[in-house]
Amino acid sequence: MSEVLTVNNLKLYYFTRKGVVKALDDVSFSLKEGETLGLVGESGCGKTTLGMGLLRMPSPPGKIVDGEIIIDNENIIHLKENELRKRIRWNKISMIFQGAMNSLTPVYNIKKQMLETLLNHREMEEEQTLEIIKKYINYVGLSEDVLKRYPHELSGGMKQRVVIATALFLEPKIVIADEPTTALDVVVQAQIINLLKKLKHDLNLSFIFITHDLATEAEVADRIMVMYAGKIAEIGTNDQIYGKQGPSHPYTKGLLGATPKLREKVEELAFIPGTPPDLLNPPTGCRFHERCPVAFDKCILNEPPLKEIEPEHFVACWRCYDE
Ligand SMILES: Nc1ncnc2c1ncn2[C@@H]1O[C@H](COP(=O)(O)OP(=O)(O)OP(=O)(O)O)[C@@H](O)[C@H]1O
Repeated sequence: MSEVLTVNNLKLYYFTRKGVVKALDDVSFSLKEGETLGLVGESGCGKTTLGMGLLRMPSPPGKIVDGEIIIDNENIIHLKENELRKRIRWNKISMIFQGAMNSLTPVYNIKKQMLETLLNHREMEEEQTLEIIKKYINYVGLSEDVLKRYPHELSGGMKQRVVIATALFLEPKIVIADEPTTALDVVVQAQIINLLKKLKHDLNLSFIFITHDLATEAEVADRIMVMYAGKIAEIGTNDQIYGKQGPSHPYTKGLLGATPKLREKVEELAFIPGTPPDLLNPPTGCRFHERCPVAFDKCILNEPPLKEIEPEHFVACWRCYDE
């Protein structure tokens, strides 16, 4: 499988009044054509920052300070805003934003909201644009009648389908879905996941699927990328992370241990002691060492590199390789 996206040593910092928040620090990975890469990690580890960074839309006061984002063999890191808007965002890479279904403008009907996004990113006649909108509204399982309605007249699942159609109608090959099912009940969650799977297959999309929910990730992702405090802790195939052998990084093991299982009753759920570090002043060495049950001296002093320990399986942990 060829790579549709390659990220090299990406650094994105928030320059706040309190200091510099190192939200992404030397992040490197790739996304293959037609795969779903699941992105997991505790709140605040940098998942949304990564998604927004890949679109070159860091939320203020964020700035990309270093690295490469290569899409279709083109490094987009220095492209001008105008070019990004006309050629890259929504055209090659788009995002289903976290909570977007609740941010639809209440005073616009669905047709007007969708038209605005489309015309903002591509010069087209309104009639032609409307045809595209109708095609994608049908793709996501809604009837054209929805276009006349206002957001408050739609259910959560319908609004999320509108958001998904909006992310897709300029035919990007890469879609970042940031917690696309979080605010929905379990039945609607399943419908949305099935829809995303179908779209991925029919349109040959590559997804980065961000979620807190490891069970959802196990269901949708081909590979899993685990982030901790602005860095990648582990990347592996679904089987390497969720299979019999289990993950290698102590943080991933902790995350899986802390996930409730539907059919197993336990006295007390395992948990990872402590809280994630403050990214204004991250710990030296491995950023996880203060909470790690197997940390030793080296982890406090030296940062572990992300290394391939078996084909497709990358880990940043001194316990996982000999050095
Ligand atoms: N606009 C901002 N200004 C300053 N700091 C920010 C901003 N946005 C995010 N951060 C900080 O960057 C770090 C990463 O945040 P981010 O929202 O990317 O995490 P996340 O993993 O997506 O969290 P969640 O799962 O809660 O959505 C956190 O320390 C957060 O406080």
